[in-house]
Amino acid sequence: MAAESGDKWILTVTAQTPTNIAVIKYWGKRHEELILPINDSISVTLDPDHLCTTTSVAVSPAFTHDRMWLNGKEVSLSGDRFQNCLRELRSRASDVEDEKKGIKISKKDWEKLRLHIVSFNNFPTAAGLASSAAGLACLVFSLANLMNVKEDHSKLSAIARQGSGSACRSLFGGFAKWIMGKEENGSDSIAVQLADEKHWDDLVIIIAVVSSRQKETSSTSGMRDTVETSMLLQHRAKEVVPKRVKQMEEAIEKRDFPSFARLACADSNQFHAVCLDTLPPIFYMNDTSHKIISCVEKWNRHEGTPQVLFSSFVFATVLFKSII
Ligand SMILES: Nc1ncnc2c1ncn2[C@@H]1O[C@H](COP(=O)(O)OP(=O)(O)OP(=O)(O)O)[C@@H](O)[C@H]1O
Ligand SMILES: C[C@@](O)(CCOP(=O)(O)OP(=O)(O)O)CC(=O)O
Repeated sequence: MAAESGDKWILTVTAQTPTNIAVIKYWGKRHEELILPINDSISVTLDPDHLCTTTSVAVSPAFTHDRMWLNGKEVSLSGDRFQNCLRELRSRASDVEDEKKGIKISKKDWEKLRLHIVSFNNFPTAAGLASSAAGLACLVFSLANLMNVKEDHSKLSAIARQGSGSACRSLFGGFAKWIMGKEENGSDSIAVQLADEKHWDDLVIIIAVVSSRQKETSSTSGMRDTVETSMLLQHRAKEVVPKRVKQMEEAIEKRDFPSFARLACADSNQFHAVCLDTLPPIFYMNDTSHKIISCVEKWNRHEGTPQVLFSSFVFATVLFKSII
């Protein structure tokens, strides 16, 4: 068997991963199972003490099945998304040796050894606050550490992407870009870091949760409907986003808040416009979201230049302000 120290040993790794807020949004896939997007996207990763996931993963010869507990309740790991991530990680696992505990696991043992996963989100799950982004990034990161997967963060991002698209960006702190890629197998659809967390550390982020209701349309099914029915989406993906991504990269590099704000607000509005252009239309904003957006617009008009920006997604509107 795997270890040389009998059947009693257990090896664990714990990791923490924050969620990320897209300022150029991912909406629409060109491949459902591999989770390949129709446009590049850019996000800001929150500090770990904000919305984050903590995941502990364990391996032991005593385990008979792969099992997972999410927020204290056992959940099924049988879904394609979890299975794809586990398969990708197992195929890249390496030898692991813990001399103190007398544990030795060889590369080929990982196919047979079963895993236990315990994960907690410190914010509502499946409520439109991107729990899948933090959750799947943390799952892939902690398992990659446990299994001694010798890949850089971008390669790991291609695995996290297969768990949930937006998760690939959460493997990086600061600002991250998910490059849509061109390859059919998705090998070049990866996230890269644009700037680290210190680059723009006077950026303040406020998350206004405008509803605690479970959302009616999941991002996965919502974007599928948009791809099938919206004509505006093609215009967005082909004509609008490529230019906007370049401008956003420049704004981030120069810490140019007015440009950053104009681009993020315009992109948030266009995301909601394609949702409305979907059949049946998807409504992710409510009256409170609309009021927050009007306040931000009035404030910025009064100041003459953008002081605050909003980026609205599902049931939350995120405000950014530069404090210099
Ligand atoms: N900590 C976690 N570990 C592993 N998987 C998780 C974790 N948290 C959430 N998930 C997975 O993500 C699913 C929720 O994703 P979903 O896209 O529906 O909601 P969301 O990410 O909170 O919202 P949105 O994507 O609309 O912002 C959960 O049902 C679960 O499968
Ligand atoms: C509006 C978004 O937050 C949508 C996120 O969608 P998901 O990444 O949750 O969708 P799947 O890939 O189907 O899991 C925009 C974004 O984060 O870029």
